[in-house]
Amino acid sequence: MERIKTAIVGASGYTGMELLRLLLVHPQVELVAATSRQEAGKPIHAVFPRFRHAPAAELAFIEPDPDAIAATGAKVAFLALPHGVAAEIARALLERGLKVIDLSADFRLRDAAVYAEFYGHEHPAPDLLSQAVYGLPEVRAEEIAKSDLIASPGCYPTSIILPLVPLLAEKLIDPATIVANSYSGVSGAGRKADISLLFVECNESVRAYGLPKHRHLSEIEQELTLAAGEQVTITFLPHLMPVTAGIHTTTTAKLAPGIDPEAVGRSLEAAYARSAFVRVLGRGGYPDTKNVTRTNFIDIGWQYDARTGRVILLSAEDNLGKGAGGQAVQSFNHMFGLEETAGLQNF
Ligand SMILES: NC(=O)C1=CN([C@@H]2O[C@H](COP(=O)(O)OP(=O)(O)OC[C@H]3O[C@@H](n4cnc5c(N)ncnc54)[C@H](OP(=O)(O)O)[C@@H]3O)[C@@H](O)[C@H]2O)C=CC1
Ligand SMILES: CC(=O)N[C@@H](CCC(=O)OP(=O)(O)O)C(=O)O
Repeated sequence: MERIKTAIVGASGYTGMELLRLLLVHPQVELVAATSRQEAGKPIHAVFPRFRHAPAAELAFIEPDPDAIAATGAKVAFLALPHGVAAEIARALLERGLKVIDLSADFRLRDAAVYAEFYGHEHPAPDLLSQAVYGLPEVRAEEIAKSDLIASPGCYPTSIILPLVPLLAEKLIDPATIVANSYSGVSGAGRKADISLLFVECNESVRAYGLPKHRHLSEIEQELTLAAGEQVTITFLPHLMPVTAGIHTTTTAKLAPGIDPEAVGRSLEAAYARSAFVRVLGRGGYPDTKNVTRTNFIDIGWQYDARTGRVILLSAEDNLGKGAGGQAVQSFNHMFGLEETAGLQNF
């Protein structure tokens, strides 16, 4: 089978680097373009020496010019760009016949007014929103397979939505009582200069941020509302923790009246029994970020607190893996009719 010519736009950032790590060795991919304004002209391995051994890393970064990207023959482009920037480049690449998998938030929301509310500026391409599919393969693999524009979910949302969707769909929990407490590694903030992200500011310290209305609430509530069939509004408490990568989320919600707590376990097991990347650890299981970093797995455990009537859901993933690059490659595999696990079978 001919390999699929693929571009990474914004390949010099952290999610770009993760995409390079996965796509440089993906058996069905030929990387034909990697963009960076700051690194244009340099071979990939000169910017990321970890890829020195990969022959494909001789490829030089190019400017993020849609004509230049299309001229490489790329059939698909992963966009690892800031919000706002991604939408314009997506439009230009779609017009040139490429499929687009966008890792930014630009196409995650169905409603441009909600985007404006949470992102503080008008949506840059509202006319494209209706053709985008929220790229959570465990929830909508069939739609992903048919789409030319994938909005890959945010890192925190993935860790919150996947444990909750089956329970909301089966009405096992009270949607009005959901609280999600998340801890993210510092790479979640991107590869940018910011005093609050310096080693000395983050190391050996944990802090909450973005309260009470972090922008990820918009996509989390959108997806939970769709699963529940009624409006869901949650409390989301993000924290920065001093590790390079990994997200741990603890979500609690009241068990719905008359429900057997064991139904929670049955629901999670049934929802993800055939899932290649969701590992349900069962009642009493404790997910740990060290078991999922550098992989596309999300581990989920659960417990029931009979004193408060609350279900406790625990999840761990890599913010750059299942929370970004790995999940985007999983969608790519669906779009091109490949094995879902192609290029993602590392532990
Ligand atoms: N970090 C994470 O854990 C996650 C991030 N995301 C999302 O993925 C996207 C990328 O994130 P991340 O990799 O962390 O970001 P980084 O800041 O690490 O990288 C951004 C990339 O975009 C390029 N870029 C920046 N501005 C422009 C511009 N105006 N035009 C063209 N290229 C530009 C940069 O290269 P250069 O400046 O050289 O052009 C760089 O390659 C973001 O939208 C982010 O929100 C999603 C899930 C998780
Ligand atoms: C630790 C940290 O700063 N994390 C980022 C989320 C990264 C992510 O998933 O973001 P996108 O929606 O931007 O794609 C934040 O809270 O803004």
